[in-house]
Amino acid sequence: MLVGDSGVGKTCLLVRFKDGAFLAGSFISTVGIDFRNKVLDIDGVKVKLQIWDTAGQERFRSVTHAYYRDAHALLLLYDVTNKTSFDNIQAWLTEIHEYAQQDVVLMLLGNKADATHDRVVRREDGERLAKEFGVPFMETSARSGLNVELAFTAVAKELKHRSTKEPSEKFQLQEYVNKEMKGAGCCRA
Ligand SMILES: Nc1nc2c(ncn2[C@@H]2O[C@H](COP(=O)(O)OP(=O)(O)OP(=O)(O)O)[C@@H](O)[C@H]2O)c(=O)[nH]1
Repeated sequence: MLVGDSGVGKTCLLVRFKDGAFLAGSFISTVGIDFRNKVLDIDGVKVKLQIWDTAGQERFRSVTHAYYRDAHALLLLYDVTNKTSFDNIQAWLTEIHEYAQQDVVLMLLGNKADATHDRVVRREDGERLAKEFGVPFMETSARSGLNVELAFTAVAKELKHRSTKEPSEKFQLQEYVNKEMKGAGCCRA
């Protein structure tokens, strides 16, 4: 499930992942909730992801709350060009702790990493916040495609691992992400 403030790029991230395209042009806010499926090949096993795209607007919050409980994984987004969306992450985490399953897979994404000139949240700030809350982190761009595939693949790997291995053999999500990250504007967390 994709969560985060309105306008951070949740729908664009999902469309980039699903269709490999960027939705340029005017911003159409999601109403309520929407979903798309995508099948990934994870280490030779087909994993079907059902990805729920939530509306970031406050007025749809009660709709979103109802879906948290069934989510196996949450991608929590902020927009690196929007300080408020970053400042709101703590409130999102509180909400997640209140409504989501305790063992939900969670990843923090700083989206719009392509927008160099408009950036107001440094990568280090994202890294610090993620570390503080013990959440894996990376920057993404729905526009350029930076780390989009990686974010979803990492989550799928973690979910597959959980469903097939002993819980004691923990899959190191952040380690995997660090190892796999490449390209401009993204470095190790
Ligand atoms: N530069 C840049 N713009 C982006 C990126 N992702 C999204 N946008 C723009 O940000 C705006 C909002 O994108 P959406 O994907 O609709 O945002 P959302 O989080 O789904 O918003 P809600 O549905 O209201 O919750 C659009 O104008 C997009 O074109 C990105 O990676 N880079």
